[in-house]
Amino acid sequence: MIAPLVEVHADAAALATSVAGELLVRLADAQEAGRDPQIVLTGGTIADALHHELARLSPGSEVDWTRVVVWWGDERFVAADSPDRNAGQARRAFLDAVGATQVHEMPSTDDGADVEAAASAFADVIHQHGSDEFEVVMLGLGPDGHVASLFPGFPQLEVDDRVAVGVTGSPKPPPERISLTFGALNRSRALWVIASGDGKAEAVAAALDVEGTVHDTPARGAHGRHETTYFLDREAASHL
Ligand SMILES: O=C(O)[C@H](O)[C@@H](O)[C@H](O)[C@H](O)COP(=O)(O)O
Repeated sequence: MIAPLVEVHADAAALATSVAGELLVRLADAQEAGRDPQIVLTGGTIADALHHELARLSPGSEVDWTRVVVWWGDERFVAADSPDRNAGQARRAFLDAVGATQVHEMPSTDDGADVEAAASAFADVIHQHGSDEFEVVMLGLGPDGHVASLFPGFPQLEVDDRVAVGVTGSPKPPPERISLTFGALNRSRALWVIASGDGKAEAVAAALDVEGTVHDTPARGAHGRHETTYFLDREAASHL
């Protein structure tokens, strides 16, 4: 496994701007090289800031968003129009503005299945439309070290025979979620963990420590094939 890189920015705003700029460069390069890149988005606070920066910076980039395939690493299993949905957040922040057309939302409770059946239906969608490799997977980091909806001590950390799983009893509300597994997330050229604020400092240090387990700090299980980068602000990096 390749050792993670660490990039530290002054504050959350600088972090969001920088990651957005880097993503646009990667997408433009991939398209230039003839690939239709597939990306994985995340939810949460820093992701929202990043998404707004993507909306602001995209018009000045070479990226053709109709040739970008969009997925999520996890989703809150609630009604499709709930403000809690990661997909709704990203659509409002940038996907509609940049004109992304290949957007694969995870199922919602409107689809009528329970969370496990919904995860399994979504796994079929990935098998149909997913490429062998995601260009960039982006993950927020919880103060407990979770990424996507893979929480410390939860059985989903061990699942290696499915690309998507249902989660119940999530310590971060809402309680029901769908998450990609490490097997799916790690099928990425580049995997980026993005964290801001001193509330994440301990989790960042535990994720990058030489000692530790995935059960204590799930982020330790997330790595890209060619690159794993932790994009941090100074506060999130303060325990390194
Ligand atoms: O659906 C979610 O809640 C997430 O995708 C989750 O994994 C998130 O990215 C982290 O919890 C960080 O979120 P914050 O930036 O809000 O702390």
